[in-house]
Amino acid sequence: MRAAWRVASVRAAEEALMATLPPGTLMRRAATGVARRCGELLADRYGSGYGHSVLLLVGPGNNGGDALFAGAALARRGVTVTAALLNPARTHAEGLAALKSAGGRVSDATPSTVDVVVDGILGIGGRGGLREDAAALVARAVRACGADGARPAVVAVDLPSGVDPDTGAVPGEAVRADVTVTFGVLKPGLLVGDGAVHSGLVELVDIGLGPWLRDDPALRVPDLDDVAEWWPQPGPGDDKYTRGVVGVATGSAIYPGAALLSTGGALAGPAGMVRYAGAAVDAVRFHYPTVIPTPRVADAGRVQAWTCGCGLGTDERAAGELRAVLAAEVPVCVDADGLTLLATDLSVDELRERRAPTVLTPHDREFARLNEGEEPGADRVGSALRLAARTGAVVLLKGDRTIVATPDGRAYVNPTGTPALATAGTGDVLAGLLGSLLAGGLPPERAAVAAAYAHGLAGRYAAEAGPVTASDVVGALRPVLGRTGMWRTG
Ligand SMILES: NC(=O)C1=CN([C@@H]2O[C@H](COP(=O)(O)OP(=O)(O)OC[C@H]3O[C@@H](n4cnc5c(N)ncnc54)[C@H](O)[C@@H]3O)[C@@H](O)[C@H]2O)[C@@H](O)CC1
Repeated sequence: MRAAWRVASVRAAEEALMATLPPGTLMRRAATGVARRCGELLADRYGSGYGHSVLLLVGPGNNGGDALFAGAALARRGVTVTAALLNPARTHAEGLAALKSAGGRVSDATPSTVDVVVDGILGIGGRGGLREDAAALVARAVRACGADGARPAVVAVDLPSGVDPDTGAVPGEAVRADVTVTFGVLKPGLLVGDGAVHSGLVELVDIGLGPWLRDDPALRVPDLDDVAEWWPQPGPGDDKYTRGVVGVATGSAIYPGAALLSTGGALAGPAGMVRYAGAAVDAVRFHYPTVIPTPRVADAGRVQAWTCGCGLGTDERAAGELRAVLAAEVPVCVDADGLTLLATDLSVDELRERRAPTVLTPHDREFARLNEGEEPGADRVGSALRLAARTGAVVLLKGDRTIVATPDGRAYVNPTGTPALATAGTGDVLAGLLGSLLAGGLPPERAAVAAAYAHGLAGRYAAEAGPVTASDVVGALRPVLGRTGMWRTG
């Protein structure tokens, strides 16, 4: 599991580490990482960097210092390095001296060719978007061309300038990097929201910070090993009941498809049996002969977890079914219309009184309904954490980078999402799968993280064959679980 820390934690760790090292050591380590990456980009493009052109965009702080030292290292290897200084009076003096003595030059004019742009305008000390002069400089730089006529690669130093390091918010103009070389630890802003989109490929350079981090991470990023380790596997003594039974209370006369998709998601999960309760009994019986269908939650029999809400409708009947599900003392995943009902007919605060865990799976508009009309905004992690704390539920906030937040303050970002999943019904599949993981015994936080992870991979797998429908995602789940080793019972 990778993790990201906020600026305050990074600064404290840097300070503690720097006290043990000769001055300038960290900056040299950071700059070496940037220079190495730029050298690789030039070598990939031209075979070598010799004689090719790197333009440094240099801001007023240590981020600019990193860029200048990286430029000095490149210049020593024969790269033509030019530095554009945004604030000459506040430029990192030692960095500038190093660049000049290595043969680099300073100029306001954009060189005739630019193969790599190094963004050293702002790092973790930056606040707000790029100011006008900086935005204009970036625009000129990225319009330049390399010796081969192609656009320059953009390498951000530590963080793309204009991105908020703690939240990923991009309040104004910001650099769009192809690669971000970040130092010591990941920052949340590289992983969530618009910041993730601006960061491109994120590469971490170890500068020795790890042992000096004292706080908990602000954000965790699960990997396949985590999810595979958590995914419940049946043992030799198991039967369909001991593996967990999941109830799916979804769909309506108008939306029978939601019942099928959520049931399809549940069937791909680890539970040993799926019970369906709702208005789409006939459709479910026809498509999934292994599912036990009943029209009402009250008649469904025992389950170890419920998924409720996808396509359920928002009428009296639907509200009654959601109440019946929430009254059961088993984990519940509430999705879609269930979330709308929570905001209108039921009370969000009632969730706090449940004795079993609840997982809420809103997209932004559903989030707003639960949050007095306010969408998550630029700080998606903070918003999800606040809703989780207020409701006592685990919140899975859907998006390109889905976030999972717990009531006691832990947050995860899912790395497997794909825009291909932005299509009708994929959320129903996710909710069904999540319910199955809850029924299989996973704690709600892990069930939410694991469901998002597997669902994202299934979306990517389905997209390899062409445009994706939610039914394709259902079909992709089983092969993806098998191929990746999340399902290991063969
Ligand atoms: N502290 C350390 O030990 C290390 C820091 N390193 C580098 O140092 C960076 C942080 O350096 P700094 O604290 O000097 O901060 P930055 O270089 O990120 O920012 C410099 C200054 O820019 C100004 N500023 C903020 N927002 C602005 C805006 N929107 N427009 C114009 N000016 C703005 C502020 O006065 C700020 O202090 C890191 O991101 C990293 O690149 C690395 O060298 C590794 C070691």
